[in-house]
Amino acid sequence: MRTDFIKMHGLGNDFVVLDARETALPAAMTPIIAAKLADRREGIGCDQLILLEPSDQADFTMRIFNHDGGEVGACGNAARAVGLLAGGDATIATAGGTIQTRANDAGIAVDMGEPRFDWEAIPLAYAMDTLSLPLAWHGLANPVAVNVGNPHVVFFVDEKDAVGLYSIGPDIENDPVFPERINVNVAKVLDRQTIKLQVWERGAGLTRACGTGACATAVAAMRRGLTDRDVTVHLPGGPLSIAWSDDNRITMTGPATEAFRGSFLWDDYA
Ligand SMILES: N[C@@H](CCC[C@H](N)C(=O)O)C(=O)O
Repeated sequence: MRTDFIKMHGLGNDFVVLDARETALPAAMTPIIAAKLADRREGIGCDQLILLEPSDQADFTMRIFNHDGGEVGACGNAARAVGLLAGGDATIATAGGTIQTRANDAGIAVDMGEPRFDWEAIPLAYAMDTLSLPLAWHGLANPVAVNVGNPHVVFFVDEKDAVGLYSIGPDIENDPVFPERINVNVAKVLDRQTIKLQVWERGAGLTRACGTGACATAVAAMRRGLTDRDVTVHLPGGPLSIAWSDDNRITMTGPATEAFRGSFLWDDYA
């Protein structure tokens, strides 16, 4: 049976979107099928597979599968992409919480909800000060830990280009101190309104951009007193605006792009 897909991206972080809001998939999505579809040589190829399903509480549900097939709670760039697909304004249920999108002149703005800082909420393996974890890997030390629907650590460095995330990222992502693994952000604060960021994503590796990474990094910088509460985060794929309001909500604003549409034979992957 042929199944339609939409290829989208947010700042080069790319997605295969399957829309099962009106017509269910031929069978349940599994991590094995998701990883096969995400494979760039044998499948369609993407950083994350996004599955849209009906919801009782929101306009629809967005399920997120990483490149390795693991299902996760949040994806900021996919939220903008799916918001665009839904016409701009949408309330979307995710495993990490309900988020809202609205279209504006800068693209799509997403209310990403409230960040969490308790060590149990990250989660960490044991109690630690999440504003400065007493840990180090290969010269990267004392990150901030934040959960924005998914778990992140944020390292602030003087020169981000000197950090080889391709080799260090997997060690940090898979350290047992992070029972659900972790997304790894390496940031350089340029001034009180500007941050440069590189992200090693859990289950996907280095990506051109990570929306939740930008949110986590901005909030971490604000908690440390390094920036104002409205910043631009520059990723390899381009910039995102992140604001953290006095009532504790994060808003992320940036572009989203539909690349092309196609279809595949479900039986080739199931
Ligand atoms: N690319 C995403 C994040 C996707 C999920 C992440 N890798 C995780 O495992 O939590 C984004 O734009 O936020």
